[in-house]
Amino acid sequence: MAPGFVSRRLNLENFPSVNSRPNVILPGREVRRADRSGPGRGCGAGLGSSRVPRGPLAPAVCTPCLPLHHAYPTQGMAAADDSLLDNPRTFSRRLPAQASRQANATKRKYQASSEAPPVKRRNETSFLPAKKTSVKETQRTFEGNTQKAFSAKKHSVSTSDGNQGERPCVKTSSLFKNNPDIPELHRSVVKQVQEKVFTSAPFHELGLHPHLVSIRCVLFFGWPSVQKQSIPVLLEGRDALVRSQTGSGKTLAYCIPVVQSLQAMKSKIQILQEIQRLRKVK
Ligand SMILES: Nc1ncnc2c1ncn2[C@@H]1O[C@H](COP(=O)(O)OP(=O)(O)OP(=O)(O)O)[C@@H](O)[C@H]1O
Repeated sequence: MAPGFVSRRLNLENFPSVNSRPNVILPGREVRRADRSGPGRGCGAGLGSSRVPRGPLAPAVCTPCLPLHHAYPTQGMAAADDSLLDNPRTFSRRLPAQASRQANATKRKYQASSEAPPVKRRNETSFLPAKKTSVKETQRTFEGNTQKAFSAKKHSVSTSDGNQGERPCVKTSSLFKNNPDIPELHRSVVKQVQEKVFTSAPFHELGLHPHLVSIRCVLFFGWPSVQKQSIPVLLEGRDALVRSQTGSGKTLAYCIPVVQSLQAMKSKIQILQEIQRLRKVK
């Protein structure tokens, strides 16, 4: 730390509130000499070795150089803090408004009772992980409010013959974890449909355009049965609702009829050219 900075921060000659006190003797050079003893020795140590008396007046000397204490905390500074508490009036003159209010509160507390301040009570549950705490609190609150013995994992249900039995609770969302009235849904058993995906029927039977046939829309292991059933219907211009398992070829089942109908269309330009050709022939 630069010596110039220290002398600038510790020169208290411009502080009339300090220098007006007759028993506070702190020339700037005294503090500068103390600071030369080492960077780890703050004003507290310097004050102890100088002719400035220690005790209640020491904080008045130390307060303008608080940044130094924060940078180099020493034992002398701890002693100064104790004396600050002993003499909050002196402390309040040199610290900002917030520290002043704190010192006044400490003073009032000590004046009210000569005992030491009570030790801050620690809430042990606050040190637990948040999840554990919330589960404990939830269970305790639930038991206290409803007077019901409820377990999140098991609850009793009445069966059809009237017996009360316990069964493990179905895993549900955490939103409904503590809801004992989860309704039982009776779902019908879904039968798996076994369908033949490919057929061995020839592709050219459909009467498709030669371009489409040349694409050879037939897999080496057969032609998709969904296409065999749906393409003829769609080529007739009828509607079809197709349901088949994924990857069975539904896309081409509607695309092939679309392309087939597009290729069967003749453009208007071609029609006009045909008409002109016929007129010339006549
Ligand atoms: N006639 C065919 N000839 C050759 N390959 C085909 C034929 N039909 C379908 N495929 C191929 O089979 C694969 C699956 O077809 P597609 O994706 O059309 O099935 P999908 O039933 O529409 O699937 P999804 O249900 O996921 O939509 C594709 O790679 C497609 O190219």
